[in-house]
Amino acid sequence: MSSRNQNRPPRSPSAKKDSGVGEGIPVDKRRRIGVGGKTGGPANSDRKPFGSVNKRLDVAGAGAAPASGDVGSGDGSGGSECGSIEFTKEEVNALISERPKMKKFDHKGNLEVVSELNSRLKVCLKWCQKRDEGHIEEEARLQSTLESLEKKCADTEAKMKSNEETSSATISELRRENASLQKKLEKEESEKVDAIDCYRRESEARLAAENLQASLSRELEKAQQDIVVANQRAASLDDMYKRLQAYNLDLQQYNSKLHAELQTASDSLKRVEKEKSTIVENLSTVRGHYKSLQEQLNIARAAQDEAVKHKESLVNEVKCLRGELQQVREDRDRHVAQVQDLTSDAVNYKENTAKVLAELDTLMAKTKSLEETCSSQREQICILEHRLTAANEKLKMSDLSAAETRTGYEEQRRTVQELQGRLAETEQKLAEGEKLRKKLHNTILELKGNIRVFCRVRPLLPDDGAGSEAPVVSYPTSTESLGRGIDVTQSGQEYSFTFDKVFGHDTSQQDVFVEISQLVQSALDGYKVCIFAYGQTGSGKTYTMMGRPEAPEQKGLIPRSLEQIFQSSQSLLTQGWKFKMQASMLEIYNETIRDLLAPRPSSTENGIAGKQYTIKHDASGNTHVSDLTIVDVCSIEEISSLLRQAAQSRSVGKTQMNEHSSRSHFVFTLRISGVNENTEQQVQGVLNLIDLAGSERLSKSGATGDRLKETQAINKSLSSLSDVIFALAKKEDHVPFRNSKLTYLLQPCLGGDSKTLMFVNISPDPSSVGESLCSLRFAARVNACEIGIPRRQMTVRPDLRLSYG
Ligand SMILES: Nc1ncnc2c1ncn2[C@@H]1O[C@H](COP(=O)(O)OP(=O)(O)OP(=O)(O)O)[C@@H](O)[C@H]1O
Repeated sequence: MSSRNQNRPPRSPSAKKDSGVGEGIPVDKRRRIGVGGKTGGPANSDRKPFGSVNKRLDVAGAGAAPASGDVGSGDGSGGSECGSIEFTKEEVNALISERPKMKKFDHKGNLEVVSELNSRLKVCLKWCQKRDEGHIEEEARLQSTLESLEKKCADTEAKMKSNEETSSATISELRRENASLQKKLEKEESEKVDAIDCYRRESEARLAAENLQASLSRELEKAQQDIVVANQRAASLDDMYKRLQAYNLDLQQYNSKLHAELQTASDSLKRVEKEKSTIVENLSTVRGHYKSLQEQLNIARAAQDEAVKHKESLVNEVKCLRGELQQVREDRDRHVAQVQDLTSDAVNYKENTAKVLAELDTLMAKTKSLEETCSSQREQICILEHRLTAANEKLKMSDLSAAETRTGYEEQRRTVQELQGRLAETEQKLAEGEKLRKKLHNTILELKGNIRVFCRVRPLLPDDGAGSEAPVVSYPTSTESLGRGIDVTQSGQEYSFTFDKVFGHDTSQQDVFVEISQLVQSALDGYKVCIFAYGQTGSGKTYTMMGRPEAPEQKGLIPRSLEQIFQSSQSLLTQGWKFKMQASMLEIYNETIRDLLAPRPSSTENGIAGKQYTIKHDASGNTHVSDLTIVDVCSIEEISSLLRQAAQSRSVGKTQMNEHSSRSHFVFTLRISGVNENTEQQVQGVLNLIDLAGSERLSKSGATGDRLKETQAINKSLSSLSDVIFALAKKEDHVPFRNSKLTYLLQPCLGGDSKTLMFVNISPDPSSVGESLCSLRFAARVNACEIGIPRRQMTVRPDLRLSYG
């Protein structure tokens, strides 16, 4: 059983002295090893790089010297101090690399020096945080300005582009329209020219036809006149023929008369001859008479020959006339035929002319309509030309405005470039500040201790059998123990414990998270972080780690840490950081690993058939579980759904095994790989969040149902677990239950370079005060171990490596 003094904060110089002298461990060696190899401090440790800080702290120290353990709670004063103090980079580096000069046996002095360094580092950190905030604000402001300018630029550009596009579309449309209209116009013009040509040709043809018609009419008239002449001639020839016939008749009558006369003359001759005879006598007379008569006859004969000749010439003439008549008739017939042809030609011409006239009319109508179309198209062209001029003017205007916008854009681009330059500068400063912050943050965490122990007391629950009994848990109010101490009363005896932080029953989940948020941040900075809850069954481990998912304000550390990780990773995006997160969740129950993210809940004792779930540690101290489902996560929603899936898998397990959750260890692992695109810096962080079993025994002695035995068994189980944690934290060679899966899993968290936070959860229920005391004692052991003040009963080996500087 520990006394109050035995569990005091392990910062006591006398205790250190004990450790140094009693256990034979040189303090210098511990310091050398504990700061993670940072041994090369400044040669002159008397150097005071921050006179003002020191002075300030000295003054403060004169009034009320801050306790060495107030590091975590002294934030309020630090803020006002750093407001008036400025640091240079060299000063900060000097401060970080400064190693307090320890005097071998002056532990008190050493503690003061360390406290003083711690205070100065706090002031410096505050200053850095303030600078960081300033940088972040500046960056955010610049970023927002840049974004608004970029947005404005993009808007203007888009507007300009759309204007340009609209204008060019309108112009090209108008050009197309114009071209098509030009084509149409050209076509119409050519059609019109064709039509005019056609019309001209038609007119010429009509004129020619009219001329032809006129000439034909003339010819017709001439032919008709010829016909009339020919008819007249025919009539005259008929008359002549008639007359010649009458003359012929006359001549025939004359011939017959001449014949009759010749007959009479012959008769007369006969009578004459008779008379000759008679007259022979009168011959001489008669002969004379005869002679005269002969002469008369010869004359008559000559007259007859002449008449015959005349008759023959007349006959010939008649023949000629007949031939002429025939010819005239033929001529007439030919002329008639010609006239008929000409008439039919004239009719054809008339028809053709009518057709041509009709065609001409249609052509005229067509021409008229074409002219109308032409004039309307001309009007349209005029309108289009007007529109084109308007569009051209518009284009000119938009060109002008585009030019203006371009100049504005150029100006804005210059401003943006300027801002980008400033942003890059600020980003660089920010990156440097971030580096510094990480370094300081890590230094502070190291100073606080790489393994820290927080105690949390849950409130009394209705099921707790408190009744009228006096409360078993109380909190000391002394300055030294305020917020860090806890007193537990058992059977009238009070036991005091001190931890890095004690959260009372009324502490909210948010208050608890505020205390661990810096540690969670370290995981993003590339460190291995492990937070686990330890304590008896029902003490509030699951509440602390997971909380009540249904009530947002009662969310536990796991969802809150993950939210912070995602929020921070998002805000670090602006500094060029890109993070990849991988989550896995497992449960260890009775030395069996169950993959809580496996597609189907495990049905066999060893998980899904064929899966071994072997735990391995690699050279860089990372733990890997073979066959375990690892899920890439990008958002808190994905993580939440995975947590729900895990809870469901656990509840499935719960139905299969009695008291399952209180006997199973729940391990949540988030691997964080970060790379900075600007600085090519890389980080590999791990965040392990573990809810340890409250009653599982690593020794595997089963529960009996007997209250006393049960309590003993739980205590034994807690003790076993505590032994494991203690041995791992001390980096002992001999670790109990070394082959246990949990031991193996916890090894890098506690024994490696991980920053570990242990929650010891206790219940204020009087009926379980023994178990609470047991938990607190074991936790105090771990706390003491980390701080490097081993208790008397603890075996500390000479090669013990402690992380306390
Ligand atoms: N700080 C708290 N405020 C309110 N209720 C709490 C608090 N801590 C624990 N509880 C409640 O106490 C009960 C037991 O808590 P919880 O299940 O977290 O214990 P546990 O340590 O995880 O138990 P086990 O080891 O059996 O799993 C739960 O009903 C829980 O809601």
